[in-house]
Amino acid sequence: MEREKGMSRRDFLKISASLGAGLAIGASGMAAIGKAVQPAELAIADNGGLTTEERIPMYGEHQAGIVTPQQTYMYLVSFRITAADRAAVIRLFRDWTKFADLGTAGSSMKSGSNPQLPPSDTGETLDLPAAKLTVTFGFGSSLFLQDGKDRFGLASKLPLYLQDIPRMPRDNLDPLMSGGDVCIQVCAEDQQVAFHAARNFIRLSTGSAAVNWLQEGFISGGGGKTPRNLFGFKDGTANRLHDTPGGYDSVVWAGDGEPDWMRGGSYMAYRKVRMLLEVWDRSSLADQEDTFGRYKESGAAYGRKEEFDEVDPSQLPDRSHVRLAKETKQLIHRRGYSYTDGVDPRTGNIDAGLLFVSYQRNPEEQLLPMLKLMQSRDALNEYAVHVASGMFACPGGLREGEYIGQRLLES
Ligand SMILES: C=CC1=C(C)c2cc3[nH]c(cc4nc(cc5[nH]c(cc1n2)c(C)c5CCC(=O)O)C(CCC(=O)O)=C4C)c(C)c3C=C
Ligand SMILES: [Fe+2]
Repeated sequence: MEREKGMSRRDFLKISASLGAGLAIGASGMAAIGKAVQPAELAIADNGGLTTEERIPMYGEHQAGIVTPQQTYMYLVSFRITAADRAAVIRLFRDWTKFADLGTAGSSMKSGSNPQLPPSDTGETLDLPAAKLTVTFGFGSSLFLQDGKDRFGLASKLPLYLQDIPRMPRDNLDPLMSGGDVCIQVCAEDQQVAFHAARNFIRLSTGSAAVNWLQEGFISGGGGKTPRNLFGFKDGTANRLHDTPGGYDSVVWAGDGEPDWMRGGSYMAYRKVRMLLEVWDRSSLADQEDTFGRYKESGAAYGRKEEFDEVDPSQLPDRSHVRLAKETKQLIHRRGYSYTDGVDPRTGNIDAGLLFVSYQRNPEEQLLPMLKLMQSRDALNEYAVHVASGMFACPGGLREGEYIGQRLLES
């Protein structure tokens, strides 16, 4: 399939204006996706000061959005596939890929010419840039096997470590907000761009999939600083430990023994962790810092001066979060976002916390022992409750012209 170029959203508006009227978007469904033209000279001549850095390439050895520096906004959307057969799944994945291709390039679907039909694109990003949009697809174990039965003939291609995260001692999970056949992580520097993508993935799934749940996240930071979570602590510091190509190979990218489609992929673990802000806010600074074994302001580990100074676990409280993580001697790549779900009307407490997302090549070895240890001993447990969970296998990166999951569905 040759990649057909869309037009930049700014160009789209410009052309619409020069025609004296907004272009009527009419073709329904995905027939019109990818048929837009790219007026290259316009895209270059008037880019509103944007640079190519605002686009993150969707194609490559790995999917974008995994080791990509974290954008400010994230949506996680989980779907259950309702399509009857593999051909319908393929159509859906093709449509999603085409949409992701256009969105990450800062382009729009071509307008249709039939005003009697719904517009092809919902339109809220027509004058917005790509804003570093990334789209990362992951597959849950239920896409392969449901109630022990092969689904879509994929059972033999189940990746080595794909399973739901086993029940943990302190879990308080909502099954309706957990798991799913497919999870799409959408991230961008502009919330409307991110939401637009999430919304259109839902729209395009009509008839082939249904949404299970959607989560919205945000982080602080920028300027290369580690973002702070809602407890006010720098969160993500230790990612620096594996921030090299070799480090990502040993921590993030799935490899040996995996089915071909998983090569260059990764496992996404998800935990929605409610953080008890009112309890935390009443605790002393000393208790807060003892909880992590790091100083709040600088982010340095106990006994150290700077955020990135090497941690000496023996200087950290026994039950501190970082000390427990170090005990497992494992590394994971964390890409968490804060969330707020308003206020619990029964208690008046703020409903907020962390959408913990981590990527690893082998969750059984790297993540589960850590999670078990933390759930049984972590000082953080006094202030946090795990309320939702998920594990998804994210395929390797796409070549241009390929659709997501093609090597899984067609090999
Ligand atoms: C099982 C995995 C983890 C869960 C779940 C988790 C929840 C969680 N974490 C914080 C805040 C911080 N975590 C920090 C470090 C850290 N956390 C994990 C794993 C889980 N966290 C690891 C592997 C590490 C790195 C440890 C290391 O090697 O140094 C930190 C310290 C700064 C940092 O490195 O990011 C903070 C702060 C919260 C609030 C939370 C759930 C609500
Ligand atoms: Fe943590």
